[in-house]
Amino acid sequence: MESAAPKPVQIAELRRMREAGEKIACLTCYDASFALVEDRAGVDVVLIGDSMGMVIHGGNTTTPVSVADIVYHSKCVAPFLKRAFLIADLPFLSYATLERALDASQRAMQEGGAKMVKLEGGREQTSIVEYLAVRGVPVCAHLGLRPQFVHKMGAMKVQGRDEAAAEEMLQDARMLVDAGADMLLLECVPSELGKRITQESRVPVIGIGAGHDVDGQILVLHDILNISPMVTIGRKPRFVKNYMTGGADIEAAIRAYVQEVKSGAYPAPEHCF
Ligand SMILES: Nc1nc(=O)c2c([nH]1)NC[C@@H]1CN(c3ccc(C(=O)N[C@@H](CCC(=O)O)C(=O)O)cc3)CN21
Ligand SMILES: CC(C)C(=O)C(=O)O
Ligand SMILES: [Mg+2]
Repeated sequence: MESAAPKPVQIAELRRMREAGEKIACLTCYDASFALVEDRAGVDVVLIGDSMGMVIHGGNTTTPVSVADIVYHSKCVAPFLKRAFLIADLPFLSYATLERALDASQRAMQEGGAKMVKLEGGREQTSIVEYLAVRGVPVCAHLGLRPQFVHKMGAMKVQGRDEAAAEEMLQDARMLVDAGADMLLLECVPSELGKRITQESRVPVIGIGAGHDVDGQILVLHDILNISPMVTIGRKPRFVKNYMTGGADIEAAIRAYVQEVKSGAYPAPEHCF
């Protein structure tokens, strides 16, 4: 017998999972074939990441990714998700002004089919988050290591290491949630800070290299399949885990990732800062 159509994941379900302590398994996706596999494998949240600049387009940064690229890949993915919640990254400078942020979000949601947009930044983005949120655009705020700032930072480094920086990030998180962010994403922060921000937050907190004590994990698809072009990303980040070691089957690898996020087996200490 065919099982009933799965109920699409919504923000309320992600909040329920956070409250119930059920970990949220997230993964990037860029095309229809993987959308079908990820959805079937139980991935809760699918991200159209601007990491496509590296793993799809083969560049060294996310800088050249355009709103049109995000819309194109969202359109490849969205129709094939029966259950997973679709988030689209707003690419570099596409939310530099309120008007641009609204236009990029409109395209991601109306043309691409995204259910939420993600933007990088702290308290300086609160007015943009509020502008979008009050117009019905759900926003995920991405804190910690922000790859769109690579040209200012010079290198991809763990963020929030000292107490002052940690306190600042904690305040950023509060201000963004108060401005209307429905989700937070923390990239490359010490596990202790990931835990603090998660404890203080009212919304789900997804981590990548943010330790174990967050509400969910996200990784880049190509990293878990061990096919990332490391020539583009440089060295392998600490949080990356290869899920292709158990066999040769891609769906089984994605299922193993989902299962390890759910059970808490991923991330292990060696994936954390
Ligand atoms: N394939 C891929 N995987 C990703 O996770 C990813 C992308 N591409 N592209 C966009 C951003 C860039 N990301 C990166 C890139 C490099 C590091 C990195 O080298 N991290 C060091 C930090 C070392 C430290 O400061 O101690 C690490 O060892 O993890 C982290 C995140 C995450 N995103
Ligand atoms: C690594 C995740 C969080 C991301 O922003 C991306 O894939 O672009
Ligand atoms: Mg991104």
